[in-house]
Amino acid sequence: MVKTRVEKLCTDPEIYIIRVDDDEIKYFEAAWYIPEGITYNAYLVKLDGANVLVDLTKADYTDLFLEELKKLVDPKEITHVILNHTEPDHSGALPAFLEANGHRAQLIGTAFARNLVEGFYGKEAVKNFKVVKDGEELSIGGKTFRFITIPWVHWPDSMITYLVEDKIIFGCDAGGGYSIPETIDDSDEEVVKRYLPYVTKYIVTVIGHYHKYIVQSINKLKKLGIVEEAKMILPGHGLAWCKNPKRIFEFYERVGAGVPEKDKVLVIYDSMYGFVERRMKIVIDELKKLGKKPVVYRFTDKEAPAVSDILGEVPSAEALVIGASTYEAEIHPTIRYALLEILDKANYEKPVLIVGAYGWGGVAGRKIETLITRSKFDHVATIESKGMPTEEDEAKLREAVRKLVEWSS
Ligand SMILES: Cc1cc2nc3c(=O)[nH]c(=O)nc-3n(C[C@H](O)[C@H](O)[C@H](O)COP(=O)(O)O)c2cc1C
Repeated sequence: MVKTRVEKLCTDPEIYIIRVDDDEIKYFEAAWYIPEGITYNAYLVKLDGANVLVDLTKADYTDLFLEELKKLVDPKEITHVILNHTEPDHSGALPAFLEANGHRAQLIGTAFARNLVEGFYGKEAVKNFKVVKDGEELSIGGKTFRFITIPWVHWPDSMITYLVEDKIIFGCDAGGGYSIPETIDDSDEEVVKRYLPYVTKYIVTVIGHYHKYIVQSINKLKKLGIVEEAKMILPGHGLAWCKNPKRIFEFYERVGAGVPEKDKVLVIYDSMYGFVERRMKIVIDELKKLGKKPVVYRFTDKEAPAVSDILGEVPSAEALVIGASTYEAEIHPTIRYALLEILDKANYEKPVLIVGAYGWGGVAGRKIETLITRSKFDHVATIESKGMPTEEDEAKLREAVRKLVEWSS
């Protein structure tokens, strides 16, 4: 059941988180399988003579959200709504909020955000919209709010809001992650450890297509000095970072850059009747002999891993092995889909070994090779052969694994 959690994060200034814990969602953006769920975080900043709402929630949970908001403040007394990013998981409740607010509040966002809000919710919604430029500051309720654009993290409208005097960053998608953490903030290390893999999965599936902009944007924020001095980083999903705020942006930077974990090799394959699998067992055996730690995802007649989980493994892999059978003169459909998503969302400079099996005329290996050579990945070798692997095939596979390992070290 979807629930809300509200907590006061600090008293001076008075900041509340209104977190909607969505455990009913199955596919984020109708694409990414997230049985772990997600939270939508909005923040209320109560100041002298002003009440500022930072982002909202998804349309489905408008009533839950307004109910909690009303316990903190009369919605009519909200003077400003900051829209760091207008994707409807953060802005869906806007029309109902504006009704409850009597259209009194000024909306604040980038020019892109204004355009998107008008497109989603009509002209009425942007009647009182203040467009802010990169670096612009507004004085609200005795505090300075600075707006810094971070285009493509995750949409062209994206910005962060920096509460200057208190050194607090409201990041919206920047700094977010999947799952419904047990705690509101990062004070429990066990919770953080369990949460971080969901951050990687979120980054790759949601912002992965633009991952170079993650690195660029965090560099921009670092140069402004605000990552180093931040006392809190409050994102639109997942944990609020109050204990060690810069940790989350450093983590984002590493995922954006694809920094590998030592010895991790991601192995992905399909196997209908076990012929590709026989080859992959040889590959995995050789990887282990060479001290590598293979992380294996396989599509068989008994299991089908979520592509969203596979995507989450790519940034921290040193190297990849992709195994596929030829299926109707194509790459097997499961690997074809997984591979296309990897190339779109997790396109990193990492070495790849391709392994193929076929019945009468193999094309899967060659087709994967064409896709890999056109991407940022480095093609190490393609070992493709017919039916049951022979001793000669085994020798070639072991040799190719050695080449892959050398490449990545
Ligand atoms: C539905 C289906 C379509 C196939 N299409 C082709 C094909 O177009 N060309 C080919 O050489 N082999 C084809 N094969 C044979 C497989 O590629 C071959 O048996 C391979 O060894 C399968 O490995 P696996 O059992 O690990 O999936 C097809 C097999 C199936 C079941």
